Amino acid sequence: MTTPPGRQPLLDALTHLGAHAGKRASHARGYCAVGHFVPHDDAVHFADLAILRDGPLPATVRFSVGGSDPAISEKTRNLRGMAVRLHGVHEAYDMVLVSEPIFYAATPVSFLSYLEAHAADPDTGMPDPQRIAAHELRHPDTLRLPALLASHAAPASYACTSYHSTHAFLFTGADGAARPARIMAAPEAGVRYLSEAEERQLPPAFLEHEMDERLLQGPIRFQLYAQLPAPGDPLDDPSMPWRGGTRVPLGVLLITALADTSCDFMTFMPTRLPAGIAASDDPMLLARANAYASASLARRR
Ligand code: HEM
Repeated sequence: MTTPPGRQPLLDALTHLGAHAGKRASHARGYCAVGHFVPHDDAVHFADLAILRDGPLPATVRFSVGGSDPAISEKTRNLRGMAVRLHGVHEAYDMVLVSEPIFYAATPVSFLSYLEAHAADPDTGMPDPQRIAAHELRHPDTLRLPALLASHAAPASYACTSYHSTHAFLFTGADGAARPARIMAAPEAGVRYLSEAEERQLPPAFLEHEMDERLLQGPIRFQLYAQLPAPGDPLDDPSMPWRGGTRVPLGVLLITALADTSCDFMTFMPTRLPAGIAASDDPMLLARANAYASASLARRR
């Protein structure tokens, strides 16, 4: 059996794709926002959490474009991120979500192989196609997300895409039973991707201005749901979409203002969970927890 890589190989491989001092190793381009979360009245039946009982909670949010380049074009067809910290009375809850329902790889070994295969060859400055082909034969799980991203243009706004945890978490309900679910955020503005004309004509940076303009009309709203698995949906593989169509409403996230750099030195942790939510056994989730911890923040400073 192959040993899963620790945090350093994954972080090294991420920064090898392009390290930028003082910036996040991944999702380097982004900015901060603030808002609040209003829980749904019935959500406590599904998840008996203090943060769902304590009423509206302040939220710090970071929107981002995937990749390690802080100057990446915002028209690039890759993941958007929405990282949210809900500030409860006694605890915090971080949700680190992306704009597709799946992630690049099923396991840390497969993700490391993907990152290494796509790193630039020192001789050519380009990834080696033969290396990529060999990687894809070994790890076909890493073909799903790139195909999905290539199938449509980038979101027209951070407010016009859904966001997903891709991992399962275990939610303990009022009856004491723990149930697996993935988190998703559905935009009230609807999903809209850039048109061909917009892809050609917009400048490489337009998302922040677009959000500023949109906020003049009032808060940006996302409905937060727990998505339940259908029988057979995997609980430990973020590269696989779930067929499960049942969504339990958890509440509404309202974005009220952009907030400059207030979240730059925060580390949103996918495993910062309140009592009543537990991490699943997904090895990718555990690998993330390691990577985002001290090493990442230390590198950013
Ligand atoms: C083993 C797999 C993964 C590794 C090693 C990894 C690594 C990282 C690192 C090092 C950062 C920068 C963190 C910081 O400086 O605060 C980051 C950010 C991020 N990652 Fe991952 N990641 C992994 C999987 C995922 C998955 C499955 C998702 C999907 C939900 C995801 C979504 C994000 C987002 C949205 C950010 C930006 C967070 C922010 O705005 O602060 N990552 N990742």
